[in-house]
Amino acid sequence: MKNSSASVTMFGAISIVNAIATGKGCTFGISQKVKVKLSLEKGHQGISRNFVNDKLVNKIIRSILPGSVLKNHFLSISLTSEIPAGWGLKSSSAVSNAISLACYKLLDDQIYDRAVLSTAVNSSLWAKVSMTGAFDDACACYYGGVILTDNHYKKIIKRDVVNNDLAVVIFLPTGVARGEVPKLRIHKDLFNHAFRLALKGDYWKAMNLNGVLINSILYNNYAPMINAFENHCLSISHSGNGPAIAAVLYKDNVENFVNSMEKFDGKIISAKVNNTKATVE
Ligand SMILES: Nc1ncnc2c1ncn2[C@@H]1O[C@H](COP(=O)(O)OP(=O)(O)O)[C@@H](O)[C@H]1O
Ligand SMILES: O=C(O)C1=C[C@@H](OP(=O)(O)O)[C@@H](O)[C@H](O)C1
Repeated sequence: MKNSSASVTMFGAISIVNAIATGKGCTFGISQKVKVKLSLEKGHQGISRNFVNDKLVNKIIRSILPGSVLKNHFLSISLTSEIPAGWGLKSSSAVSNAISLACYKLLDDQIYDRAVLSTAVNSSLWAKVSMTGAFDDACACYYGGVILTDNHYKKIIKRDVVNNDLAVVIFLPTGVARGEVPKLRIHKDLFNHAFRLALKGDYWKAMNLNGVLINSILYNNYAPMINAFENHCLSISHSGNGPAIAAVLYKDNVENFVNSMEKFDGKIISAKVNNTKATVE
C-alpha cells in the first residue's frame, strides 16, 4: 500500500436531462460536498464506519483493496455529506465516487480517472442504486461543469463549463414519494429531443423540457415550476428521478425566488454551480 490514509472532497450535481429513457444524460456540478477520509492501520482485520453498513460502499472497497490487505488491516471510514439521499440529488454518485477515489489513493498516488469512475458506476449497477450506471451523474460529480454522456457505453460525449453568474435553488417537497421511474421510457423520443437541445448548448431549454416530462409522468404537480418561471428562473426541473426540484437562475434573483417558494410545503437548499474537479490528498 502506498498510503495509510486518503481524504477526498467530491461535489454533488443536478440533472439537465435524465438518462433513464434513452441511456444518454446531461448533468452539471453543484457546490454541495461529500467528504470521505479512509485510514488503514496494520493489525486486526475490521472496518469501522460513521454511517450505516452499506452494500454499495462495501462493494467498492472490496473491488479495489486486495483481500490480503483487508485481512491484515483495520480500515476506518469517516464520511460527511451535504447531499440528502434518495431525492435525485446524486448522493449515491458522489458517495460512490468519493469512496472509489479514496481507495485508489491508498493503493497509489497515480490516479486513473476512468478507473475511479468505472468502479463507482459498476458498483452502483451491482448494488441496484442505479438503472443505467448513472455515468452522467458520476462524471458531473467528479469533473464539475456540464457533462453529456452515453451511459450504456460509459462515454463522455461533451463537456462544458457552467456560467458562474448562475445559482441553483433546490426544493425538497414534503410528502411526495418517488413515482414509477421505468415509466420515463414512455417519452423516449422527447427525452432524446431534450438531449439534442443540450448537445447544441441549449442547456436550460433542455432542462425545462426534462422537467415538463418528468413532472407529467411521475409527479403531476406543475405548480412549483410555474412559480419558478413567474419569478425569473432560467430553468427548473426535477433532478434525477426526483422528487427534488432544482431551479437555475441568476444570483440576483435568488432571494425573490426563495421568498416566492415559501407558499409550498418543503425545504429549500441554496447551492452554487461547480466547475472544479474532485480532490484527493
Ligand atoms: N450520507 C451517506 N452515507 C452513506 N451512503 C450514502 C449516503 N448518501 C447516499 N449514500 C448511498 O447512496 C444511496 C442512495 O442512492 P439514491 O437513492 O439513488 O439517492 P440519490 O438519488 O441521491 O443518488 C444509499 O443507499 C447509499 O448507498
Ligand atoms: O439510475 C440511473 O441510471 C439514473 C438515475 C437518475 O438520477 P438519480 O439517481 O439522481 O435519480 C438519472 O438522472 C440519471 O441520468 C440516470
